[in-house]
Amino acid sequence: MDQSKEQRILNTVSYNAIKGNPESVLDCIDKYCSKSEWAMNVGDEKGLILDKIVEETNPSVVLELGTYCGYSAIRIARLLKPKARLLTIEFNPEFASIAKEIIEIAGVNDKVTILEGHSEDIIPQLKKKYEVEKLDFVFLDHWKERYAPDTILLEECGLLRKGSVLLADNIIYPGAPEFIKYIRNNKHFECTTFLSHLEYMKVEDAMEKAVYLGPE
Ligand SMILES: CCCNc1ncnc2c1ncn2[C@@H]1O[C@H](/C=C/CNC(=O)c2cc(-c3ccc(F)cc3)cc(O)c2O)[C@@H](O)[C@H]1O
Ligand SMILES: [Mg+2]
Repeated sequence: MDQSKEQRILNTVSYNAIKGNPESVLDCIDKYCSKSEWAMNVGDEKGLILDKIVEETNPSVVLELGTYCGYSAIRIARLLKPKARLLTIEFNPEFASIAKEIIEIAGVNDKVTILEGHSEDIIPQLKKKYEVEKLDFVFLDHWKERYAPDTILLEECGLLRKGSVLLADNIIYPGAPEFIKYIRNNKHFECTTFLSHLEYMKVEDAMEKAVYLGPE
């Protein structure tokens, strides 16, 4: 059976990237996905916005929803301080195993834990099973219609604190209208929109940053 696109991305990283060098892995994926096969990584343009917000936040505990091939997990993990950690949730077993290998090649596996399963099942386990107290930073890049329900679930599970930062990809294309409606009219969040472009394309896209202001 011929290989999947994600397997081909792993092949090109394994063959061309410098082991232990996260920038080299990111460049390798960006080159492949802009020249050979488009894939839904956050990419190098929106990636720079992600970098800036991660650096400003300087988080100790990060949650990512939707690992895919691990591109944004590597992007985030490479900026984390020594004891900081990233938990990333992925329910497709093939993507989870490919992401694990790519994250290992990048050399950031000591900071990253891939939690295999559905976000709505794993989020309620984060406190007890994964010893999370509060999340400092959450990157939403999974199914767009799940952004809003999973944000509500994070609040309900007491995982957000005053100043917790949510960053959501694709709020223009493919779009996350329910999430935008929920978050922008919500007095518990302070929102900012970062205009950019869809990864590897000239199409407009944006990311939404939402800072949690606390339960009161
Ligand atoms: C019950 C489902 C919700 N819970 C979930 N729990 C855990 N993992 C989940 C997940 N949903 C989805 N995932 C995983 O996240 C990833 C899904 C991401 C969805 N992303 C997109 O659809 C997307 C799509 C585009 C896109 C843009 C233009 C276009 F023409 C076609 C696609 C661009 C992007 O940047 C995107 O992020 C996969 O790895 C999937 O297995
Ligand atoms: Mg995306």
